[in-house]
Amino acid sequence: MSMMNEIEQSATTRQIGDVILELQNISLSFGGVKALTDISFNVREHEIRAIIGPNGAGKSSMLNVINGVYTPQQGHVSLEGATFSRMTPRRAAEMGVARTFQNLALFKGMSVLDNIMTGRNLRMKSGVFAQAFRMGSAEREEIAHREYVETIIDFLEIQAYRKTPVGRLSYGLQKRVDLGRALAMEPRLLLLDEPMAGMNIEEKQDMSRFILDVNDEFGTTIVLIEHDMGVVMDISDRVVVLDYGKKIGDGTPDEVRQNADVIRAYLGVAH
Ligand SMILES: Nc1ncnc2c1ncn2[C@@H]1O[C@H](COP(=O)(O)OP(=O)(O)OP(=O)(O)O)[C@@H](O)[C@H]1O
Repeated sequence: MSMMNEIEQSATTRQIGDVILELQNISLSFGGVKALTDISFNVREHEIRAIIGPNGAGKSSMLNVINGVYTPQQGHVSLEGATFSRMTPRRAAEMGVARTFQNLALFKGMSVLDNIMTGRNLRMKSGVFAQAFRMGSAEREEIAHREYVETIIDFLEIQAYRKTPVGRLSYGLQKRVDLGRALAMEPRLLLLDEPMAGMNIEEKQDMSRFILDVNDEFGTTIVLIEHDMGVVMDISDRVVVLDYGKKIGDGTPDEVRQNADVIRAYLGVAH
């Protein structure tokens, strides 16, 4: 079976649930620059939701509003029924929101294993002092965390590089380690910032497969932003399209592909 058939089959068997994230009338500006204007959309449990748009459309700003890095001047973010006019990165993390970064935020000199371990920090009960004074329980906790990290390493098929410093890996593999670090948080909602950017076709296909597998096997809800319409359309349940900070389309990949405003926005730029 070809990979695209497998992807389509997997997309149709997925069970989409209730709304877990709702963005209501979000407006964000930086001085005179309106990055987002009155944007509303929602994300349902277990879906893969893409936010696409040309350069400068407001995608990164949107992701930063969702996880509390930016506070919008107007609008609200509701996460699992709780509404916030001000989300903070810490609150988002505690509520199970994890993200990957466009410019990888990994420790290049540290091993793959240790980098993924950093994703467990929030889950570690014993702080530094507890670890120093109660060695027994801290050691047991450390072992449990390492076991979880090993399952992620197996899942992402990076066993061969467990001890390799991340800086020595190819870009595609580094992106996979960054995904592993986010998965180590056991997120309910995973935000992916241009997960395929800078990848070759094969790496893009591998990443698509892993995103679908994360969604299927861990039940994780995924919001991803992409510049490129390509692969994302094959793996997403629904797509929001932004252009110059405004929402110009929202629907299934087929609906979005036929939307005249979307076609116009994408014809105007090189992709
Ligand atoms: N911290 C900031 N300070 C000032 N202006 C900003 C800031 N962040 C974003 N902007 C502006 O807001 C607009 C939207 O930018 P944003 O990075 O969200 O777009 P994007 O769709 O993610 O673009 P790209 O695909 O190039 O990453 C742009 O005009 C950008 O210059």
